[in-house]
Amino acid sequence: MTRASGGGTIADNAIEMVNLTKTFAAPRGIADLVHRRTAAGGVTPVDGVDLAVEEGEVFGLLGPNGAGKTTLIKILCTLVLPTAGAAKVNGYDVVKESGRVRESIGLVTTDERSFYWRLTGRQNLEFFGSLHNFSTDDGREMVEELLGVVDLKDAADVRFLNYSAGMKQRMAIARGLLNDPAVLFMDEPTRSLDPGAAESLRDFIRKEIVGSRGKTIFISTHNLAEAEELCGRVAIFDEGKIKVIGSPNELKASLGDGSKLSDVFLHYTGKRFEERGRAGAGATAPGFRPDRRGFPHRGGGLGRRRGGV
Ligand SMILES: Nc1ncnc2c1ncn2[C@@H]1O[C@H](COP(=O)(O)OP(=O)(O)OP(=O)(O)O)[C@@H](O)[C@H]1O
Repeated sequence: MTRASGGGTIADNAIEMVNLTKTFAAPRGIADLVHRRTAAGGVTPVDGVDLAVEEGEVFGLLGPNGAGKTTLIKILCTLVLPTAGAAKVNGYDVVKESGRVRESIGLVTTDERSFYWRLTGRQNLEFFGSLHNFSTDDGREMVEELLGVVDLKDAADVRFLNYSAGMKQRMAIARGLLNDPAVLFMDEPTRSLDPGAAESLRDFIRKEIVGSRGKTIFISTHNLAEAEELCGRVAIFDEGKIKVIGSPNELKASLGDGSKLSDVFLHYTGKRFEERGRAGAGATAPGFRPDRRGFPHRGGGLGRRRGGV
């Protein structure tokens, strides 16, 4: 277990950050515009973060709402520029070599609106595959493989709009794996799932993505069970800062027998950890029912749904 500390140099790890900082300026009001001055206030959701993640690790960033988890992941995925400090992913600088970084990573978010709802699962993956400049044959081959990996072969020709929350999330994982990335970033991958579907997805990530594929995974989560079940090491992250890093067992043991990860959070942040409210988005969309493992599968009635939206 290591306390977060300042300083250090960037070496060759899967992910490295030194003094990484992002400040969003406060929006300027009329008076600020007239007087040509910056507005008072602003937020710093990433505040001097030093961290190294080794190849093959499943690393978790555990923090509450607004801790800055998404902003940190966006910087590492080159979607947001840092204000200060430096970060490398797969040895590439996120600012100076952003193209190389993007080629070598995958990003899984819960933003299902980024898919095309009228297209089928297969068509969606073929479209996103084409953005990676695959040849048509290579792209199709990769899509078929990934449909198998995420267990959506049976539903590949069903429109995305008819997928359950769990199926949509597995599509997001398939999309994140299209370029066979060395590092997969996952921003709260079970955020919109009910507890059963979230457990199934964690099981799937553990067996298929970590176990079989051996990817380095950087996962942000607001869920204690997720951090415990999936992550080799966890950083407790609050108000833009890493408070402590260690394996879930090390962190709990450091507070004595019977301690839980929520106790660790309280100890290092002075705050009670509030689990995110269950969205209850429904593991199962109309026309689908969960199978033995909790994965939704098509039942009767889908054919009677109106297709167009
Ligand atoms: N583009 C932006 N402009 C201004 N402020 C922003 C921007 N993006 C994020 N923030 C602010 O940064 C803070 C951290 O947000 P962020 O989304 O990174 O946190 P988070 O830990 O992912 O939280 P959540 O779990 O609620 O998504 C919040 O106060 C948010 O309002």
